[in-house]
Amino acid sequence: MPSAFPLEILTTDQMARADRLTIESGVPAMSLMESAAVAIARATSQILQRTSGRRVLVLCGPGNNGGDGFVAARLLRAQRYKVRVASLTPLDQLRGDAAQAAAAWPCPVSSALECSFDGIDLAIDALFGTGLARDLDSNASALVRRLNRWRRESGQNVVAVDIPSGVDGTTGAVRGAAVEADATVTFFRVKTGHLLLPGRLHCGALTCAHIGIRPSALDSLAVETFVNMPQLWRAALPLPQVDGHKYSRGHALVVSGGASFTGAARLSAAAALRAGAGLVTLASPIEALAVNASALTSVMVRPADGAKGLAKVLSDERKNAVAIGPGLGVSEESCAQVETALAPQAYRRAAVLDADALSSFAGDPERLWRATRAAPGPVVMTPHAGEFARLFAACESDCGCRSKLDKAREAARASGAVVLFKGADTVVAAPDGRASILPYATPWLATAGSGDVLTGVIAGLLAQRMDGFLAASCAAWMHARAAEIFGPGLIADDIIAALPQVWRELCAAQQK
Ligand SMILES: NC(=O)C1=CN([C@@H]2O[C@H](COP(=O)(O)OP(=O)(O)OC[C@H]3O[C@@H](n4cnc5c(N)ncnc54)[C@H](O)[C@@H]3O)[C@@H](O)[C@H]2O)[C@H](O)CC1
Ligand SMILES: [K+]
Repeated sequence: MPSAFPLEILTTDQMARADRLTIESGVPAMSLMESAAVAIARATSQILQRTSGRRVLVLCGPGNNGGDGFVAARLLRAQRYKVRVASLTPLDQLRGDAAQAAAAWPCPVSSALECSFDGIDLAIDALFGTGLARDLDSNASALVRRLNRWRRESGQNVVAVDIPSGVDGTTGAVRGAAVEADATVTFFRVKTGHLLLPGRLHCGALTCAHIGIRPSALDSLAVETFVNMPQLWRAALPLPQVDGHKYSRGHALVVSGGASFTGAARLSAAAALRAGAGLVTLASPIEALAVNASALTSVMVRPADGAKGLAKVLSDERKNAVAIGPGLGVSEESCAQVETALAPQAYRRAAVLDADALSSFAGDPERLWRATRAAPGPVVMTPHAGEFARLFAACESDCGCRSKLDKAREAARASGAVVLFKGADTVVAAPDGRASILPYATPWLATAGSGDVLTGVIAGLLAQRMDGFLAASCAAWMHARAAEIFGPGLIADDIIAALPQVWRELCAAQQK
């Protein structure tokens, strides 16, 4: 689970503004480029020391990304590496700092279009960075494909400068073709395109280097997107107090499905307890009461048939968080139960809606937004891609939404709820604009019940009165960390079983 990044995530426009502000403050652009090149050269030599390589090919593009490449080439040559440089464009077409960097390179420069990779131990991709503005043209695409093929066939490493060329630094989209890197060194802050798919899959090991841009450059950027890691929500983490008791840790209610669909809600209920809720009750249809009661110990069970039965159980204001959806079934009755769970109350009740609680409204999302907006506490929705497409079709098609992050933000704005958009690049977006991206995912989480467990962890944190956005972000991180601890072969129950270890790590970090 990477945690070596600063918290803030920038778009490429925000990065360009941070660069500009720094240069306007008197820091020469060339010194930023030199610092960037030092970081590239350091990452490159660390790999070469590991592979005992000496021969480097630097592929330079037409802008300052290429400029970084020329400076890195000069630094590596000074360290006695055998360095060749190939340029995508004739040197007389370079401008500004890139031209200056190229001029300081004392050796011949070949054309990247014909350059050979023979006898190379490592290639540096300095073709395009934050300035990528359109799909790569045929020449650049051919070069990228040649580079990727060489890397696969030779087993040698590629180091990307700032962003793997061809990846859109803001959306993570591949613009025609994109370099497959073993390591990517970015500068100042990670960009959204480094963490969103498919961009993340092109980065390899991502590191972020300080190049002389002061954190104060962030002040005017209104950053609202953050790396989902403990630094984001640690201060809001609910930890039991010595003078506390189970009621002070909240009471989560999980709504069960019918007799043949009870496992999902039981997974959520167990996860809510492991997430720290003081008490958890399963609201069970009478037909499933025996099934649920016989399978549960620390989770209490109460009969609740349909919306009326749920309303009765929820009349107890101590139940301050409700989870509904897992195993519920797609039906009008489910819509009515969701509306009951979100009904305005004289007291704060948080809610997490998952699976069928979302799909039941596919034909009328506005009906759900009316309920989420009227809810008496924070609401978290946890759609996977299919549920998102069914429920948020307008956000999917909205031309303003360029990325998964944009879509999640638009969905949060439309619904007034926190949207945890699941996937290998889980994004959490709040109606107030905050968003987080989880920088990690394990394919082993693709197992039945994994989402039910996540729903339960969110409910458990909401029951402890955690802010909706921070609870959803924290739950996504804990869920992924638990999966990483257990490792290959995990099933949903193992995620729950690994949560105590996640808590131990978080508590240990708190005591430092
Ligand atoms: N002071 C700074 O800004 C620093 C920048 N650093 C590095 O510079 C790049 C950003 O450089 P920039 O010149 O803005 O753009 P790129 O080099 O990423 O792109 C090259 C250039 O190419 C044109 N272009 C855009 N898209 C295409 C395309 N599909 N095909 C052909 N040409 C294209 C466009 O004109 C671009 O300007 C940043 O990533 C850093 O690596 C320093 O590291 C720090 C200081
Ligand atoms: K690059």
